[in-house]
Amino acid sequence: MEIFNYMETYDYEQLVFCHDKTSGLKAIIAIHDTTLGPALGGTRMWTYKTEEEAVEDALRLAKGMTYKNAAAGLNLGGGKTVIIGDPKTEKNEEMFRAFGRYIQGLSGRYITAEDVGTTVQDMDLIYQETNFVTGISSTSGASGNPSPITAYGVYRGMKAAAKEGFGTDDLNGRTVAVQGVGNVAYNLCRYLHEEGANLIVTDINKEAVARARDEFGARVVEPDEIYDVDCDIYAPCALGATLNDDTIPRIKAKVIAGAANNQLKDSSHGETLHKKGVIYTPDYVLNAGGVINVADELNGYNKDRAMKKVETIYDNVSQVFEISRRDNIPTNEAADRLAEERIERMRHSRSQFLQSEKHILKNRI
Ligand SMILES: NC(=O)C1=CN([C@@H]2O[C@H](COP(=O)(O)OP(=O)(O)OC[C@H]3O[C@@H](n4cnc5c(N)ncnc54)[C@H](O)[C@@H]3O)[C@@H](O)[C@H]2O)C=CC1
Ligand SMILES: CC(C)CC(=O)C(=O)O
Repeated sequence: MEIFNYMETYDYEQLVFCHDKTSGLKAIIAIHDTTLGPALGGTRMWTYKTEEEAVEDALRLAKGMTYKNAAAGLNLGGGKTVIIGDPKTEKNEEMFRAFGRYIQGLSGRYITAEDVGTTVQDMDLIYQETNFVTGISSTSGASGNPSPITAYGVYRGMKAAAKEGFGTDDLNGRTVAVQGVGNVAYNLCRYLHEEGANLIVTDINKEAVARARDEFGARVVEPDEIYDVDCDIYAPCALGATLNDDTIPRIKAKVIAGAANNQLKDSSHGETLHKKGVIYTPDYVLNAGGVINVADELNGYNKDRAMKKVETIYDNVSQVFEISRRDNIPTNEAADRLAEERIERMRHSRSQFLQSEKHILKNRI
């Protein structure tokens, strides 16, 4: 990968490589755009096959956060970290403390939180070194694990998508196929089960599927089978790029609505789904509940206020469908337009001079 070429094409601001020999930390912080505010996005720990794959993931996820935060109406930019390593066997206290010190070094340009492979305990370790971390548990005004709130937002947005696809947002009796039943999807399945939906689930983790089967009566299928099952709604809740040339022709669902980041392998797959008549719910509009929740921590966490904002996901998703229908464009393009327009409006208004502590005029006073 030609890194600067890639950064120029998609307009990235900064890429930071962090290394700590003692703890084994190898982290990549990607900051995409800070027009709206400091970049907020989680830290993913994963066993990448190559360093290039890790860099690419950090860059793609950071850009997704710019769009997610903008579409959710947050005054935050987009960034993300990946830590290379196995979250089950390679974590240690010093690693997250060392990482916290790197974040502190960015002086607030980047604020982190949980993502796949990291936990509230990891964020608490980071918090020992820096204030620029959210999703912590160790102080009053902390918001803790964002996954259940992400799940609630996905559930609400899925109802808006059902309304678009089936004319009603009632999920009672609908069949939902869920790929990956981890932290977010387990909670999503609970909401769906409570509303009377039938669940088909898969995961590479046998314990995760057993829990969904035992608690929610879910039918369990093998990981590759999930694309072929008969269902009304398909919910990708594992990792990215699972909507691609191989899988889209196999999917029978009328509606796609899931928690995973970067579900489309590339934006052309949004067009493919649009032409196929499938209602694709743009991932970053749907799964913004977690970031909305942790962002509230920056004001001293208030759960009622955070949940009120998470409820807006239903309307945000509906608005995306409205633009898509009105302009006959794929839903992913409609969502991008919504986010980009907000960033551009703010860029314009911020270009006007405002006196502050740091401006040159301060020297004259
Ligand atoms: N945790 C949160 O608050 C948020 C999470 N997301 C995204 O949602 C997705 C899920 O996140 P979490 O639930 O936190 O992660 P998680 O790691 O708890 O769950 C992911 C699950 O997917 C399974 N999985 C991985 N590869 C698979 C495959 N090929 N087939 C079937 N299952 C597979 C894993 O075994 C795991 O159980 C991720 O893409 C994440 O970036 C997005 C916004 C917020
Ligand atoms: C997990 C969230 C708190 C932030 C994030 O990184 C995301 O929404 O993908």
